[in-house]
Amino acid sequence: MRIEFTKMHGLGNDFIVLDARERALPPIDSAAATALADRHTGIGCDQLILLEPSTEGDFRMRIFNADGSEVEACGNATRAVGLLHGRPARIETLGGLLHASPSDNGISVEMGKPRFDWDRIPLAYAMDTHSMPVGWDELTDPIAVNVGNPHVIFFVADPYAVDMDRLGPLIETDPLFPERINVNVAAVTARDAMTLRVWERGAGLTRACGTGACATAIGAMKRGLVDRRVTVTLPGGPLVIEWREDSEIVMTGPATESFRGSFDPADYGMPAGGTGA
Ligand SMILES: N[C@@H](CCC[C@H](N)C(=O)O)C(=O)O
Repeated sequence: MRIEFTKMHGLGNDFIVLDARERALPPIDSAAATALADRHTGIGCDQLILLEPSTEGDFRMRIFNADGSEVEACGNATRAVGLLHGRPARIETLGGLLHASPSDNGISVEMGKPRFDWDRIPLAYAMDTHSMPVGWDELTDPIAVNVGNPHVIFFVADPYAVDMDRLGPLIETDPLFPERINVNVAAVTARDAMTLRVWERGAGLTRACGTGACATAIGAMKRGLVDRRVTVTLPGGPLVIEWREDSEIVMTGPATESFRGSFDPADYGMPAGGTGA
C-alpha cells in the first residue's frame, strides 16, 4: 500500500502532512520521520506532521522535527492543517488544544497562553526568565518563553548580522535547556513591527517559525518594547501576533499547499501495522 502525503508550507517553513484521520497508516517513528524529511533521499521538510483521530478535538496533530524528535507545538503547521481542514478546527497537540480558523488574512490560530516560570520553559535550574543572566558571545540578556514549546529570545540591532549557523546549535544544546530550545534573534523596528530569525530545535535555521514569532512578540511585549499587536517579519514573510487581554496568543498568516504525492513505506523502513483511524 502506498501512503499519500500533502506537501505544505507556512512562509517557507515546510511540512510533509500524513493523514491518518480516516485511514490507518503504518506507525511513524523517529527513524521514519528522519528518512522522509531528508532533502536528498526523502521528500524533504522541516517538520513531518501526522494527523490522527482525537477524542478532545476535531483531530490530533503530531509534530516531528527533521531530526526525528517529536515535539509539542508548531505554529506554521497549525495554520497549514487548518487550511487543509477547510473550516474552523479544534486541534489536539502535545502543547494543548489549539483553535484554527480561516480569516481575511489567511488562517488565524489561538495558540494558548504563554508560560514564563523557569521550570515550565524548562530550564535546568531556577533563574529569572525575564532577564536571564547568561550569554553566548554577543547574544546576552535573553528572555525565555514557553508557548507550547520552549523558546529563548535575544534582542539585537540586526538579526542578519548574527552567526546563527554557529551560535544556534551551541545555544540549542546548552545544558541550561534540558529539552533543548528554539533560538530567536529579533530586532524591534517600531512599536508594532519586528524582524526575526529562528534557529529551530531539531530543524536548524528555517525560513519562518510560527511559535518563534509568538514567543518573540510576547517577550517584546513583556519588556514593554512593542504594543499588544505586532507584525513579525521572518525571512519567509510576515505574521501578525496579538496578545489578547485574556492572555491568549493569536497568530495570523498564510498557509500554502505545494503538491500531493505518494510513497512506498518500505522505502523508508516503515514497519507494517497501523496508526490513527
Ligand atoms: N516550525 C515550527 C516549530 C516546530 C517545532 C520546533 N522546532 C520545536 O522543536 O519546538 C513553528 O512554526 O512553530
